[in-house]
Amino acid sequence: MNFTILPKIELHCHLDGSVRPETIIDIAKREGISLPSFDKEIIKEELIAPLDCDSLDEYLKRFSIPNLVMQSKENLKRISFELFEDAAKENVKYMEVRFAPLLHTRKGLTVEEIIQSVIEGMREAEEEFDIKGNIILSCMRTMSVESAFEVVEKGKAFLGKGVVAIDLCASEEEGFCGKFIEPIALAREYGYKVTIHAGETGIGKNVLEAVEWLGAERIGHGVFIKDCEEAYQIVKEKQVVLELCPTSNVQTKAVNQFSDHPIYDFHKDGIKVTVNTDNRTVSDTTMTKECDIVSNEFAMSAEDYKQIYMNSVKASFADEATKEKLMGNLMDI
Ligand SMILES: O=c1[nH]cnc2c1ncn2[C@H]1C[C@H](O)[C@@H](CO)O1
Ligand SMILES: [Zn+2]
Repeated sequence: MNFTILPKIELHCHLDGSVRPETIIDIAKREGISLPSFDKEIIKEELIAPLDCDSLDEYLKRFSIPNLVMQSKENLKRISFELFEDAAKENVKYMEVRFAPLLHTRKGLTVEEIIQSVIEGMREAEEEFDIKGNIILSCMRTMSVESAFEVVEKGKAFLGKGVVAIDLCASEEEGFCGKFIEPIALAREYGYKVTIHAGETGIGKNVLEAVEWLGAERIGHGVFIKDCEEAYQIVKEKQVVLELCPTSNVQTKAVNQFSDHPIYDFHKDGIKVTVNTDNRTVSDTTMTKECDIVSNEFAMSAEDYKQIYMNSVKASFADEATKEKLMGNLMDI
């Protein structure tokens, strides 16, 4: 299968992990922001987590440089536009982009200005390219419960206007879901959909709790349900969708190598899997590359890919008209 030309859907992509290195250098030069280097190859080395990276916490260190240049309305809009442009150019037809608004307030932007800027970039790209998008607001698990309430409250006005869901991200500790029950319940009450990063660092039980306590309809990664029978069963029975990201999963050591990835076993056992990049820059990847990896490692057939494409459409937080249009692309696979 030639994945460059095949239609693709991406449900799990972080804005700050997907900034073009050229854009970081360009903004930093114009705004006098200091960087370790202005040489693209050197900056790429700082941004890209190697495949032999040790852990999620090591991987997360790569996000400090991009966030230096994501502190103004213009820059956020540009970075959002460019991400949708990059995806459209490899035939991603629909993409949900997530980011943590509270990481972009360092130079005085309000949460509302931050969200609005990212939506504007997405809308401009939708006008120019054959792609549709939606935004997921991430709350940092490393921040307070109050900060999660703040994101939920301030993002509410954008529901139905580009924002569709809430997420919890960053370093993963055992039992983190318990701390965030209230803000996530409030988000559900307001009409946010819920996807939660869980089961990425060895703790399958976090997936069970994300589903039972937080009402997660989708799970970011969820690799470690493989070692937790209760989590595995609830994901399978409730058809909770896993947003898997093969390269990122090797980098964070959710798996040691691609051939150890459980994606294909999950798929064959009736679990709803999807393929995603997580972070195009930090993971040095694209949707085409991620699909190629799954295809090469596990001899994925066209029928398998059709099923995965359908899983992504059905699990997306898009409106019904968009979903119907995306289903129409199945004929091209
Ligand atoms: O794979 C991930 N797991 C947990 N947190 C992540 C992952 N990729 C990115 N993040 C964090 C770092 C970013 O600064 C934040 C918001 O996009 O989300
Ligand atoms: Zn992620």
